[in-house]
Amino acid sequence: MLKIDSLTLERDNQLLAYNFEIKEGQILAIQGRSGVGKTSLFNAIAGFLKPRSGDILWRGESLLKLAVEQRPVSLLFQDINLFEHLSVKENLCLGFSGDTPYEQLLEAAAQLDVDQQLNKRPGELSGGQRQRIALIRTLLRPEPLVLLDEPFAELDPHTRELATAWVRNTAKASGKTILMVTHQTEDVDRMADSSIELKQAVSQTE
Ligand SMILES: Nc1ncnc2c1ncn2[C@@H]1O[C@H](COP(=O)(O)OP(=O)(O)OP(=O)(O)O)[C@@H](O)[C@H]1O
Repeated sequence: MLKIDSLTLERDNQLLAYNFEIKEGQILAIQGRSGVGKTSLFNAIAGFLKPRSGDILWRGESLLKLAVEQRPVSLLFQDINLFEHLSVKENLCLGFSGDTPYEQLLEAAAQLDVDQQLNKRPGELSGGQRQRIALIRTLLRPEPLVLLDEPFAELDPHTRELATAWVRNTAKASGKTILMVTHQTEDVDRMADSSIELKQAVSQTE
Protein backbone atom coordinates (compact mmCIF):
# COMPACT_ATOMS: atom_id res chain seq x y z
CA MET A 1 0.00 0.00 0.00
CA LEU A 2 1.08 3.56 -0.75
CA LYS A 3 -0.67 5.93 1.63
CA ILE A 4 -0.58 9.66 1.08
CA ASP A 5 -1.64 10.63 4.55
CA SER A 6 -2.97 14.19 4.98
CA LEU A 7 0.02 15.46 3.06
CA THR A 8 0.49 19.19 2.54
CA LEU A 9 3.08 20.89 0.36
CA GLU A 10 3.88 24.58 0.26
CA ARG A 11 4.41 25.92 -3.22
CA ASP A 12 4.31 29.48 -4.45
CA ASN A 13 2.55 30.65 -1.24
CA GLN A 14 -0.17 28.06 -1.74
CA LEU A 15 -0.86 25.03 0.37
CA LEU A 16 -1.45 21.90 -1.71
CA ALA A 17 -3.25 19.06 0.09
CA TYR A 18 -3.45 15.35 -0.74
CA ASN A 19 -5.07 12.36 0.92
CA PHE A 20 -5.43 9.01 -0.83
CA GLU A 21 -4.10 5.50 -0.94
CA ILE A 22 -3.39 2.87 -3.53
CA LYS A 23 -2.92 -0.86 -3.12
CA GLU A 24 0.31 -2.46 -4.22
CA GLY A 25 0.25 -3.69 -7.84
CA GLN A 26 -2.44 -1.21 -8.87
CA ILE A 27 -2.35 1.54 -11.49
CA LEU A 28 -3.78 4.89 -10.38
CA ALA A 29 -4.43 7.70 -12.85
CA ILE A 30 -4.11 11.23 -11.46
CA GLN A 31 -5.96 13.98 -13.22
CA GLY A 32 -6.52 17.64 -12.47
CA ARG A 33 -6.06 21.08 -13.94
CA SER A 34 -2.71 22.59 -14.77
CA GLY A 35 -1.06 23.93 -11.62
CA VAL A 36 -3.15 21.89 -9.20
CA GLY A 37 -0.03 20.14 -7.92
CA LYS A 38 0.41 16.81 -9.73
CA THR A 39 4.13 17.21 -10.44
CA SER A 40 4.71 18.62 -6.93
CA LEU A 41 3.17 15.46 -5.48
CA PHE A 42 5.61 13.33 -7.51
CA ASN A 43 8.50 15.51 -6.34
CA ALA A 44 7.45 14.92 -2.73
CA ILE A 45 7.13 11.14 -3.17
CA ALA A 46 10.52 10.97 -4.89
CA GLY A 47 12.14 13.10 -2.17
CA PHE A 48 12.86 16.34 -4.07
CA LEU A 49 10.31 18.39 -2.14
CA LYS A 50 9.93 18.33 1.64
CA PRO A 51 6.31 18.25 2.83
CA ARG A 52 5.03 20.81 5.26
CA SER A 53 2.93 18.22 7.11
CA GLY A 54 1.49 14.73 6.78
CA ASP A 55 3.20 11.56 5.70
CA ILE A 56 3.97 9.30 2.74
CA LEU A 57 3.83 5.65 3.76
CA TRP A 58 4.99 2.76 1.60
CA ARG A 59 4.36 -0.73 2.97
CA GLY A 60 3.63 0.93 6.31
CA GLU A 61 6.96 2.78 6.53
CA SER A 62 7.41 6.53 6.11
CA LEU A 63 9.45 7.52 3.07
CA LEU A 64 10.14 10.95 4.51
CA LYS A 65 13.18 9.84 6.44
CA LEU A 66 14.77 8.32 3.32
CA ALA A 67 17.10 10.18 0.94
CA VAL A 68 16.15 10.37 -2.76
CA GLU A 69 18.41 7.46 -3.74
CA GLN A 70 17.05 5.25 -0.95
CA ARG A 71 13.42 5.58 -1.97
CA PRO A 72 11.76 2.66 -3.81
CA VAL A 73 10.79 5.01 -6.62
CA SER A 74 11.41 5.14 -10.37
CA LEU A 75 10.08 8.19 -12.12
CA LEU A 76 9.58 9.75 -15.52
CA PHE A 77 9.21 13.52 -15.53
CA GLN A 78 7.73 15.61 -18.31
CA ASP A 79 11.15 16.95 -19.33
CA ILE A 80 12.85 13.69 -20.19
CA ASN A 81 16.49 13.43 -19.21
CA LEU A 82 18.58 11.49 -21.65
CA PHE A 83 22.36 11.96 -21.77
CA GLU A 84 23.42 13.42 -25.11
CA HIS A 85 26.98 12.06 -24.98
CA LEU A 86 25.70 8.47 -24.72
CA SER A 87 23.97 6.38 -27.36
CA VAL A 88 20.29 5.60 -26.98
CA LYS A 89 21.21 2.04 -26.05
CA GLU A 90 23.61 3.25 -23.34
CA ASN A 91 20.93 5.58 -22.03
CA LEU A 92 18.51 2.67 -21.89
CA CYS A 93 20.93 0.65 -19.80
CA LEU A 94 21.68 3.43 -17.28
CA GLY A 95 20.66 3.18 -13.68
CA PHE A 96 20.73 -0.56 -13.24
CA SER A 97 23.08 -1.52 -10.44
CA GLY A 98 24.55 -4.85 -11.46
CA ASP A 99 21.91 -6.79 -13.33
CA THR A 100 20.92 -4.94 -16.48
CA PRO A 101 17.98 -6.80 -18.05
CA TYR A 102 19.36 -6.51 -21.62
CA GLU A 103 16.94 -8.93 -23.20
CA GLN A 104 13.93 -7.30 -21.61
CA LEU A 105 15.15 -3.84 -22.66
CA LEU A 106 15.67 -4.91 -26.26
CA GLU A 107 12.36 -6.75 -26.37
CA ALA A 108 10.59 -3.64 -25.05
CA ALA A 109 12.36 -1.45 -27.63
CA ALA A 110 11.07 -3.76 -30.38
CA GLN A 111 7.53 -3.78 -28.99
CA LEU A 112 7.49 0.00 -28.78
CA ASP A 113 9.02 0.37 -32.23
CA VAL A 114 12.25 2.08 -31.19
CA ASP A 115 14.61 -0.83 -31.82
CA GLN A 116 15.98 0.87 -34.96
CA GLN A 117 17.04 3.88 -32.88
CA LEU A 118 19.39 2.22 -30.40
CA ASN A 119 22.72 3.18 -31.98
CA LYS A 120 21.76 6.83 -32.44
CA ARG A 121 22.28 9.75 -30.06
CA PRO A 122 19.18 10.99 -28.20
CA GLY A 123 19.36 14.28 -30.15
CA GLU A 124 18.66 12.38 -33.38
CA LEU A 125 15.37 11.01 -32.07
CA SER A 126 11.88 12.50 -32.27
CA GLY A 127 10.15 13.61 -29.07
CA GLY A 128 7.93 10.54 -29.08
CA GLN A 129 10.88 8.19 -29.59
CA ARG A 130 12.73 9.79 -26.68
CA GLN A 131 9.63 9.46 -24.56
CA ARG A 132 9.41 5.72 -25.29
CA ILE A 133 13.10 5.15 -24.47
CA ALA A 134 12.69 6.94 -21.13
CA LEU A 135 9.46 5.04 -20.45
CA ILE A 136 11.16 1.67 -21.01
CA ARG A 137 14.01 2.55 -18.67
CA THR A 138 11.67 3.89 -15.98
CA LEU A 139 9.46 0.83 -15.97
CA LEU A 140 12.13 -1.86 -16.18
CA ARG A 141 14.18 -0.47 -13.32
CA PRO A 142 13.83 -2.60 -10.18
CA GLU A 143 12.02 -0.05 -7.97
CA PRO A 144 8.47 -1.20 -7.13
CA LEU A 145 6.86 2.25 -7.18
CA VAL A 146 6.68 3.99 -10.56
CA LEU A 147 5.68 7.62 -11.12
CA LEU A 148 4.83 8.66 -14.68
CA ASP A 149 4.16 12.33 -15.42
CA GLU A 150 2.28 12.55 -18.73
CA PRO A 151 4.26 9.64 -20.22
CA PHE A 152 2.33 9.52 -23.50
CA ALA A 153 2.04 13.24 -24.22
CA GLU A 154 4.23 13.15 -27.35
CA LEU A 155 2.77 10.00 -28.88
CA ASP A 156 0.41 9.68 -31.83
CA PRO A 157 -2.78 7.64 -31.24
CA HIS A 158 -1.40 4.36 -32.65
CA THR A 159 1.87 4.54 -30.67
CA ARG A 160 -0.05 5.64 -27.62
CA GLU A 161 -2.13 2.49 -27.80
CA LEU A 162 1.04 0.37 -28.09
CA ALA A 163 2.67 2.17 -25.18
CA THR A 164 -0.32 2.06 -22.83
CA ALA A 165 -0.74 -1.68 -23.45
CA TRP A 166 2.98 -2.29 -22.91
CA VAL A 167 3.03 -0.31 -19.64
CA ARG A 168 -0.01 -2.09 -18.29
CA ASN A 169 1.22 -5.58 -19.23
CA THR A 170 4.72 -4.94 -17.91
CA ALA A 171 3.44 -3.43 -14.67
CA LYS A 172 1.03 -6.30 -14.05
CA ALA A 173 3.68 -8.95 -14.86
CA SER A 174 6.16 -7.43 -12.42
CA GLY A 175 3.72 -6.28 -9.72
CA LYS A 176 4.60 -2.59 -10.01
CA THR A 177 2.50 0.08 -8.38
CA ILE A 178 2.00 2.99 -10.76
CA LEU A 179 0.89 6.58 -10.32
CA MET A 180 0.34 8.19 -13.68
CA VAL A 181 -0.55 11.79 -14.50
CA THR A 182 -2.58 12.06 -17.66
CA HIS A 183 -5.03 14.47 -19.24
CA GLN A 184 -6.42 11.85 -21.62
CA THR A 185 -9.52 9.94 -20.60
CA GLU A 186 -8.67 7.13 -23.02
CA ASP A 187 -5.38 6.50 -21.17
CA VAL A 188 -7.37 6.16 -17.96
CA ASP A 189 -9.85 3.78 -19.57
CA ARG A 190 -7.14 1.63 -21.15
CA MET A 191 -4.67 1.47 -18.33
CA ALA A 192 -5.81 2.48 -14.91
CA ASP A 193 -7.41 0.39 -12.18
CA SER A 194 -8.69 3.59 -10.58
CA SER A 195 -8.39 7.34 -10.93
CA ILE A 196 -8.50 10.46 -8.80
CA GLU A 197 -9.00 14.08 -9.70
CA LEU A 198 -6.91 16.56 -7.73
CA LYS A 199 -8.77 19.75 -6.82
CA GLN A 200 -7.55 23.33 -6.66
CA ALA A 201 -5.13 24.36 -3.94
CA VAL A 202 -6.97 24.61 -0.65
CA SER A 203 -5.51 27.75 0.82
CA GLN A 204 -3.08 30.59 0.53
CA THR A 205 -0.22 30.81 3.00
CA GLU A 206 1.02 34.10 4.46
N1 LIG B 1 9.86 24.85 -8.65
C1 LIG B 1 8.82 25.50 -8.18
N2 LIG B 1 8.94 26.44 -7.24
C2 LIG B 1 7.88 27.10 -6.76
N3 LIG B 1 6.61 26.87 -7.14
C3 LIG B 1 6.42 25.92 -8.05
C4 LIG B 1 7.49 25.19 -8.63
N4 LIG B 1 6.97 24.30 -9.51
C5 LIG B 1 5.64 24.48 -9.49
N5 LIG B 1 5.30 25.47 -8.63
C6 LIG B 1 3.94 25.93 -8.34
O1 LIG B 1 3.28 24.88 -7.62
C7 LIG B 1 1.93 24.76 -8.04
C8 LIG B 1 1.72 23.32 -8.53
O2 LIG B 1 2.52 23.09 -9.69
P1 LIG B 1 2.65 21.63 -10.34
O3 LIG B 1 3.73 21.70 -11.36
O4 LIG B 1 2.82 20.63 -9.23
O5 LIG B 1 1.23 21.44 -11.01
P2 LIG B 1 0.72 20.38 -12.09
O6 LIG B 1 -0.63 19.98 -11.62
O7 LIG B 1 1.74 19.30 -12.24
O8 LIG B 1 0.62 21.25 -13.39
P3 LIG B 1 0.75 20.84 -14.98
O9 LIG B 1 -0.44 19.98 -15.30
O10 LIG B 1 0.72 22.17 -15.65
O11 LIG B 1 2.07 20.12 -15.13
C9 LIG B 1 1.72 25.81 -9.13
O12 LIG B 1 1.09 26.91 -8.54
C10 LIG B 1 3.11 26.18 -9.58
O13 LIG B 1 3.18 27.51 -9.99
